[in-house]
Amino acid sequence: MSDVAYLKSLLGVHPDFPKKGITFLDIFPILRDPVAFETLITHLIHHIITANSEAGRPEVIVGLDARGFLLGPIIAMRLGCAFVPVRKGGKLPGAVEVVKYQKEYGTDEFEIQAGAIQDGQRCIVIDDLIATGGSAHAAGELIKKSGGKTLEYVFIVGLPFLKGHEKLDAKSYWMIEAED
Ligand SMILES: O=P(O)(O)OC[C@H]1O[C@H](OP(=O)(O)OP(=O)(O)O)[C@H](O)[C@@H]1O
Ligand SMILES: Nc1ncnc2[nH]cnc12
Repeated sequence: MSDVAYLKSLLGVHPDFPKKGITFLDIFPILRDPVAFETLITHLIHHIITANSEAGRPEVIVGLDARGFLLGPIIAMRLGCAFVPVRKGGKLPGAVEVVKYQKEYGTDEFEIQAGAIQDGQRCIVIDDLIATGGSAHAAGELIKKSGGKTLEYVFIVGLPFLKGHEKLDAKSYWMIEAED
């Protein structure tokens, strides 16, 4: 079995969570298996380095609240990048940029600290999963407002049948493709 097939086999599948009609894909079983978690991080690092070699070295890894925080800081440290969190509304101190957005099962608000990204910095957005793309698109808007440039959006899992990637202003990559 390939590494990606193995990681896919570990995903938890929860029909009708958190709402009827949503099939929730749970990444936590991967994190419970240290070899699988290491494999996941190595795969994502290898992808980010090779896919962005011509755009220039990424400088900032932007992780999305909450599950993007489990991946982002590890990847940032290994790549020698800054880690910047995008948090749900009202959680970050100091001046913030704000964007409201729609996601697969509701509406929400994302914030980033003003000054966390410098003008022209090359950013990679990291999250566990892309569904409708509302969250990732909102993060891209915050990066733009901050003066940064998004090189790529990177996810563990994608639900391509929801076409979320079509909303994004840069290329997107997901290592596991979920079926409808
Ligand atoms: O592509 P979308 O339709 O926007 O959905 C994807 C987002 O939804 C989930 O987060 P959620 O907002 O549920 O927050 P959590 O990580 O705090 O559970 C997931 O971790 C993504 O961030
Ligand atoms: N189907 C899904 N599974 C896990 N997280 C999600 N976030 C949005 N949709 C999701």
